[in-house]
Amino acid sequence: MDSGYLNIWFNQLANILLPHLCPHCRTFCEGAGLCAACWQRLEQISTPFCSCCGRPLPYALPDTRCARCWVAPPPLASIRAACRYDDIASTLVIRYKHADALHLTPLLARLVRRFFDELSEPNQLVIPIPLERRRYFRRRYNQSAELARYMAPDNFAPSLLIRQRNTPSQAGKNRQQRIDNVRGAFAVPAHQKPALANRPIMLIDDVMTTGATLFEAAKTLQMAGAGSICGLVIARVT
Ligand SMILES: O=P(O)(O)OC[C@H]1O[C@H](OP(=O)(O)OP(=O)(O)O)[C@H](O)[C@@H]1O
Ligand SMILES: NC(=O)CC[C@H](N)C(=O)O
Repeated sequence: MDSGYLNIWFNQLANILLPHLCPHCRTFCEGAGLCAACWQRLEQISTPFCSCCGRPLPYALPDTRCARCWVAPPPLASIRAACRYDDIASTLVIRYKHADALHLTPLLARLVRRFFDELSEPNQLVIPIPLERRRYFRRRYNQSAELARYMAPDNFAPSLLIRQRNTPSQAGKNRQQRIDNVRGAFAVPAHQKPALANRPIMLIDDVMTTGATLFEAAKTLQMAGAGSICGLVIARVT
């Protein structure tokens, strides 16, 4: 029998024996993504949003930057988030990050794809926000790196930025505490500096809340001689 037919039979059998569950509400559903009801409820970000930080705006502005970016422009040329960090996005991110749910990579890639394409440019390096060594050892993977590798297998450059000290979780901290928490957390190894000289960079992280993590990483890359820097996250707190 043709191996194509065998594959189809095998997949149909697998679907009967191990039906797919929606990663958010855990009901049975078709395909590998969210169920139709959760897709509909997921708050994907679309225009109008700040052209600088990607924050959704209640209405389109003549200057497309939000007030915060206008007053204090971030060190990244543009940041985009696929969704608001609502209950569905947070379930996806938390499972992806803390429950070994790497099978969600194609679904999350599908969510960020439109903004990934918008931010992509020639010669660009795609760098995930690094995970501290001991956390990496415990978790065994960096979810931001898994997404970045999937999106850009040819430009994926995870070793250009390292986390040189462990930082307590950002959770439960206010804006200033988050900025202080990540100050000096990142570094570009000296032998990697030539590799990023003047190269455009896309930083990838799972979530943006205040932007402290992305901003600190971007400043570190800038100091090391990188070209323009943009950021892409799955979800942002709005
Ligand atoms: O935009 P910010 O205000 O900087 O917050 C976003 C950051 O916070 C989280 O990491 P955190 O260091 O808290 O790791 P954890 O969730 O694993 O503890 C998240 O993965 C982002 O990197
Ligand atoms: N301190 C850290 O290494 C945290 C990094 C990252 N935000 C995470 O996935 O947990």
